Amino acid sequence: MRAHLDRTEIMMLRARGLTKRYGWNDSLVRAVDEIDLDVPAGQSLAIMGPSGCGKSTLLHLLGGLQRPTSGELWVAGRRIDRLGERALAKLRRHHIGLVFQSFHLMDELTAVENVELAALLAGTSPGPARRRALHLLDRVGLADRAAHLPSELSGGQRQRVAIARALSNSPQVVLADEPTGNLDSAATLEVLRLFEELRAAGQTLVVVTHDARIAAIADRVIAMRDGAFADDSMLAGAR
Ligand SMILES: Nc1ncnc2c1ncn2[C@@H]1O[C@H](COP(=O)(O)OP(=O)(O)OP(=O)(O)O)[C@@H](O)[C@H]1O
Repeated sequence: MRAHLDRTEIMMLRARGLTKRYGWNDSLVRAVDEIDLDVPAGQSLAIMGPSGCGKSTLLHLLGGLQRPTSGELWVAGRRIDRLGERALAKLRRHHIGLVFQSFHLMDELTAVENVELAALLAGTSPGPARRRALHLLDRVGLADRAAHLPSELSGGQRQRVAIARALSNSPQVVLADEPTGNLDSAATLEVLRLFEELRAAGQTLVVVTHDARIAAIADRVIAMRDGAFADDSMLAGAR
């Protein structure tokens, strides 16, 4: 038996026939329609496509935020498509880092408190949680903003806090839904640089984006249309 597995042999995400439908009869929407997907450990994947094609729904399924109507889904080798709410919450808390377009920070908590909260909820004790949060804020270039409230930070800084929070439990996969959708050009570049660093560090990453600059740093780009994959190209090509 081989002592080491090549990291690309481990499928961090695997979906078969993954489907999410809303409504029924005339109002039936096939938001995600029989998708097959394999994301190896360490791969960064960008998902692009027109508004309403199902990108966010797919990301929510991959992150255990929504349950599929049918199909099979594995995260890090564990089947999750039939898990109950509690098990899904646990999976999200320990194994998945989520980044949203509108940051989803707690307004009344400082930057460091926002970041450490994720670790505290996952059972880390306060001292180590605080140290890890400060380390992550440093990593995203915000060591000097730890005591600031979200309202005292720029959009780009808020998103960097949200990325630090997403990393706080060393997730197996980071899922980001339009992470630069609310940011101006300079802030987009800050976030872009961070994703580039995460990619280089071997973090498995799935980003839903309309921004070609984000897609350009991904290992792989998938175009979605009407709930299905329209095209799966190695756009970033040379990687
Ligand atoms: N809760 C819901 N109930 C009914 N239909 C829904 C619901 N959520 C999403 N949809 C529909 O599912 C389809 C996919 O939506 P989704 O938000 O995944 O698209 P998207 O590609 O992320 O769009 P955008 O780029 O505008 O965010 C759309 O037609 C949408 O109207």
